[in-house]
Amino acid sequence: MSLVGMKLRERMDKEFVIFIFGGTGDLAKRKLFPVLESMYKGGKLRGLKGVYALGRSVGKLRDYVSNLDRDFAGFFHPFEFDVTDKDSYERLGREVSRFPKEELIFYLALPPQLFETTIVHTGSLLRRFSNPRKIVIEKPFGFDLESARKLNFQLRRYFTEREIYRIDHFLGKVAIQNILSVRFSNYIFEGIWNKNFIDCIQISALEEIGLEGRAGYYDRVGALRDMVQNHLLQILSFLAMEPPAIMEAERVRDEKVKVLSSIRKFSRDEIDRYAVRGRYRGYIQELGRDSNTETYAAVKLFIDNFRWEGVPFYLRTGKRLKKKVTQVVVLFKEVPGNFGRLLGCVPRQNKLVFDIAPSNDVKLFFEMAPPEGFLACPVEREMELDLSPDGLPEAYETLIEDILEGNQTLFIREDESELAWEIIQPILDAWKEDTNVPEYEPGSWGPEEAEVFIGKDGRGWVLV
Ligand SMILES: NC(=O)C1=CN([C@@H]2O[C@H](COP(=O)(O)OP(=O)(O)OC[C@H]3O[C@@H](n4cnc5c(N)ncnc54)[C@H](OP(=O)(O)O)[C@@H]3O)[C@@H](O)[C@H]2O)C=CC1
Ligand SMILES: O=C1O[C@H](COP(=O)(O)O)[C@@H](O)[C@H](O)[C@H]1O
Repeated sequence: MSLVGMKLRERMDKEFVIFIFGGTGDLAKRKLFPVLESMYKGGKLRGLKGVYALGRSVGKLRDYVSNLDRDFAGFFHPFEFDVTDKDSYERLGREVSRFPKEELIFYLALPPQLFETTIVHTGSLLRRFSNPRKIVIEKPFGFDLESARKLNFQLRRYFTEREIYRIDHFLGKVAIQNILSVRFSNYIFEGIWNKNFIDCIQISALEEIGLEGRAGYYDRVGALRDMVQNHLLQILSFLAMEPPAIMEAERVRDEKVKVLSSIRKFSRDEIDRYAVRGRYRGYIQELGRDSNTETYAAVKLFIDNFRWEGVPFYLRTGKRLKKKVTQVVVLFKEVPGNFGRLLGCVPRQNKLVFDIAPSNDVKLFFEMAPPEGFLACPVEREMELDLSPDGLPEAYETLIEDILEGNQTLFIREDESELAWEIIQPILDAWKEDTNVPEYEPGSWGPEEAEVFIGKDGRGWVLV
């Protein structure tokens, strides 16, 4: 039997129970439960003993439960629960004692301000039990650097790092994992993957949707915390890290940590050169109250190491934009003696593109001779390679499988979680003080200020 087959068997036979705090919320209903149900139906959860959906308003789940697969519904338990209430944990303790040996998985799909109290209460409850346990914490991991440090402090009191899974669902996306496969399996790319050949890298996660009933969460958080601090910095780490010497979770995470710790720090008064924000017109009316929250954020980061010195990484994200596009564009420098330029034509940069949404592919754009021959202006041609014609697994399925297997490669380690906050903290501080948030039209590509921001570097945003 292959290593993968053995692991699968081991995992399928291990008995476990999942407790989802926030089991009445959007993430649980839209992603976590459907993934668990489909894994169960696919025979991937043989050791499942129960899925508990914890929340104050479990009545809301009645219709949901009635539509579940009949067998899976037998394992599904809505459980009325308030994470701030001691009695709730007493009742939870009685439920936990029904599972004397099973692995206990606690999944915090809660607003970040409730993480700390939930960790502390759950951690102390678990002192009464000797079951193997894991704790999964959604992003954003805290609210700022200080709260992330506090969360890590509390986690360390009750759990070992091997039991902690700080989740970032972007890392479950195969189209993002593919960045590492392309870089580290192909000399043709790795040989030119540095400051000598790359002009800049742009990472865009642009969304058409707005608040979608998540105003309570989103307005406290904003675009920088919701997307840049976690998803976009994780993509950046994959793009910039060195290959691990061995394929082990700790070695991969060590390399990501080296990238994050090499990102140039900027002071509060330099923020305008490194970051820009915006808010779509109509946000305040939709929210029904005043707010300084940004729904668009763009930042420019430099990685001060041997490979990347001087290469800007532009990261941007926003809501209510023209359409949903998640894409990485690697723009290469102009070749010396560029034929196009010698011929008086305007040369285009070579581009390597990782499409993450809505499509999952890799594209390479380069210049070729037109039918008239090499003395005419070169034309830009595109090679496109689909990642999988049959579709890809849902990101949460990949990550839940990893949690069950105990594979932490795609989860954020303690040091990584704090480094990512250190990078954006000065921006958060500066934006908190300055309440002037530029507006942009819904359906546009973001605020004019973001064009000016990148334009000052003699560049523009690229989407292909
Ligand atoms: N939604 C998404 O697409 C994604 C979400 N995430 C992350 O998942 C987490 C949850 O997000 P989302 O599901 O959207 O948020 P929601 O606002 O939809 O859900 C919040 C959940 O928290 C529960 N809750 C709030 N207060 C309490 C309390 N005192 N006691 C018990 N439960 C409580 C609510 O249950 P009730 O009111 O019934 O008590 C509800 O189940 C966030 O960290 C978010 O960043 C990450 C990726 C994508
Ligand atoms: O974590 C989040 O991600 C989604 C975007 O994720 P995707 O997989 O649909 O691209 C974003 O809409 C949400 O605001 C954020 O919390």
